[in-house]
Amino acid sequence: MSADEPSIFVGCGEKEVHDVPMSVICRPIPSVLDQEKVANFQDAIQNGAEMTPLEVLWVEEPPGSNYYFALGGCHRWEAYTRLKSPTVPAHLIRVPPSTITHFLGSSSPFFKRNMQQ
Ligand SMILES: Nc1ncnc2c1ncn2[C@@H]1O[C@H](COP(=O)(O)OP(=O)(O)OP(=O)(O)O)[C@@H](O)[C@H]1O
Repeated sequence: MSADEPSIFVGCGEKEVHDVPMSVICRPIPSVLDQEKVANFQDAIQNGAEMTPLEVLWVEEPPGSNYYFALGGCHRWEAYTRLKSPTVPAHLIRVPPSTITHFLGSSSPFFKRNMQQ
């Protein structure tokens, strides 16, 4: 996604930035990386830049069980990973399980449930 391209989640109402533990975020789509871009992001983060928050999709299903997915932001993710950051700044966007299934198809952990509905 380029900076000029608005996210499909723009307008979902999430304004707050959370420091989300990287260990709880699932990244189901393999990253294709431009190494120079990752290095530039690492430099920016180390120099204190306020990076654009990642968009993290948050599914609470069944109630009390929380799942967090990051589908994009692979360069920022890799930069924070290489810097061994325990957390990443993110907007949490609450979505139903069917949104994850929409993106991941049969790889979605909610696929079977969504197919039964
Ligand atoms: N030095 C910086 N300081 C703050 N924000 C930055 C800086 N450089 C880039 N950004 C922002 O970080 C985001 C990077 O998005 P970009 O699409 O380029 O990479 P990504 O989302 O991490 O990876 P990808 O889109 O490939 O999955 C953009 O919103 C951009 O405006």
